[in-house]
Amino acid sequence: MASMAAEFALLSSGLNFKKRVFNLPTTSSPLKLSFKQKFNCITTKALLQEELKKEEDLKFDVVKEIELRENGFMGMRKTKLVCTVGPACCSYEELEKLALGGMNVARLNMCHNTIHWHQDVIRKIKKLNLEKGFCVSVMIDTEGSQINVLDHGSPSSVKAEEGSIWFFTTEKFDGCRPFTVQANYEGFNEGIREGDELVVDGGMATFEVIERIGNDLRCKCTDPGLLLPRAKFSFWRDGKLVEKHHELPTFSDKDWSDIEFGITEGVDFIALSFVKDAAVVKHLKDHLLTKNRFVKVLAKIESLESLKNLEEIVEVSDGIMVARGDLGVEIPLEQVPAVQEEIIDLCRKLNKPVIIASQLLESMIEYPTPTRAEVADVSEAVRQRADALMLSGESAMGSYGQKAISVLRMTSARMELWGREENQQSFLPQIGESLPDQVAEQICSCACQMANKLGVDAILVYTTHGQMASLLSRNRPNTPIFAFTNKSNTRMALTLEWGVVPIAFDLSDDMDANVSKTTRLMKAKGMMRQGDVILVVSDVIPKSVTPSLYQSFQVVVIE
Ligand SMILES: Nc1ncnc2c1ncn2[C@@H]1O[C@H](COP(=O)(O)OP(=O)(O)O)[C@@H](O)[C@H]1O
Ligand SMILES: C=C(OP(=O)(O)O)C(=O)O
Ligand SMILES: [K+]
Ligand SMILES: [Mg+2]
Repeated sequence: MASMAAEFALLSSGLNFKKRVFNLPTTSSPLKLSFKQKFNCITTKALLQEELKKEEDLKFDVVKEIELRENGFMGMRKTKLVCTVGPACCSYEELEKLALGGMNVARLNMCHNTIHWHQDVIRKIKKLNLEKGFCVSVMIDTEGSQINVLDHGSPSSVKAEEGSIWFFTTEKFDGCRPFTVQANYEGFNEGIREGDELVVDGGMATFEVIERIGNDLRCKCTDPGLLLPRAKFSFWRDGKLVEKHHELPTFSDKDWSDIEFGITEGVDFIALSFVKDAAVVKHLKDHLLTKNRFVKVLAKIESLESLKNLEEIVEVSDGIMVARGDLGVEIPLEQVPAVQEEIIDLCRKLNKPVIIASQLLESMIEYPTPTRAEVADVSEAVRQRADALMLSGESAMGSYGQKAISVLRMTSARMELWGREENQQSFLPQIGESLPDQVAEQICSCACQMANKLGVDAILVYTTHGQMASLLSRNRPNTPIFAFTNKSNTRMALTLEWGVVPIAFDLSDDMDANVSKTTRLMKAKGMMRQGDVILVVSDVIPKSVTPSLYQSFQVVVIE
């Protein structure tokens, strides 16, 4: 972990361009002396020996603990990292390296490999959490249905030359038929006319439909390129997508059996591929409810239809993935960056975590350094304040997975540093008032504003279901948000939320006791020092008060 400290040293001492230099509030700020007079503060008592013995009461993420000890509160990364697990990183040792590198969520793409392979990975991650003190949550990503190549006569890629004539068919055949591509969906050519364009993988190659014959299409290659295994098709007419996704089911039989598997294995998130509308998300959430399972449902935005129903989908989902791979097949590529920003802003407004996925560091599947353009893309996602960044093939099958995660870590840390300057100058896009629980919403935005203005060291939130932690995160404050919760599903769900450090803690009804105990334990572990100023928020309901009375915040100086 020495490399993390080195990274931060580089970051804070490094090439700060004049316009971008931001003076971080230091712990010796004169403001802090006046806190006690200005606010009704609670001061913590001396450390009690018997509480030191109960250190295990406070289940901290080992990576965050090291990061805090080495880099201080301001050096803690806020943007969360999701890694797709594949053959390149599925051993216990490789998974441990990714966890140490900062993986917050492990993603399993159910399109690939066997159920036994997935089960083995999930169990290894749970074992790592238990044995080594990590806090890595598990996401399964459903296969979903889409129109793609089943077979094109080669295990790798096939080149389509300009002017060549190809058959796209659903007929099953053995052996190799030259210039023939087998599609996976019987109705793939329904509604398709002569003159329509068949686009492969969002522009890898393009064909013109010259004839429709039964279940087949005869096409001429107009823009040469590669046909990869499982390449995706889309059809275009007069510059517009011919929508075919509504014909395909969101849940196949395999998806339902994968979902049952995920529930049984105790995964934390289910990412739903090719979501069309709010109803399909609701359907899965109701199913989980009847089973009494607290699994979070993430909707993947990767079709034109999902964009049309974006707001209703975000409203019912527990989080969103901007699945740029397939989205780039369904909308013109140049529109993807603007759509990404729109989705991030909407998610922040409606308080749902959002992941930016696909091709972030694509070249690192093969090479040990990213392209400048890839680093710029990652920086932009961080600047837009996405909750999380995702690696796909870079970690699943590439040779440089650990390097890729360190590029994400370094790039986010740099952009977050500059983001704090923007916060200070109120550049962060305003989110307005949009949530049903206005009291909680107001408390959290005021708390974050105050934390930024006064330069407090950390925000501590005591939360049962994670609501206040999530609302604080929505404001993207300068300081990390330490979220203490007694529910393990809340802790795991918070792994995806920007700036939140989830900590397992046996919450009591007595808020003063919660604050004094957690700060004493953090101090005993060397994670907090005398003179640190923290802002405390809670949504724990003491038995004796009505809900509106418990929601408040206070400022505490550590003694
Ligand atoms: N569980 C797995 N087993 C084998 N290969 C995998 C697995 N997960 C991912 N991969 C490989 O990593 C690539 C990138 O992953 P991802 O983007 O999730 O899938 P896809 O390319 O199918 O959209 C896949 O194309 C596949 O080659
Ligand atoms: C993340 C995506 O989904 P998948 O990898 O399952 O195609 C995507 O399309 O960007
Ligand atoms: K998938
Ligand atoms: Mg996809």
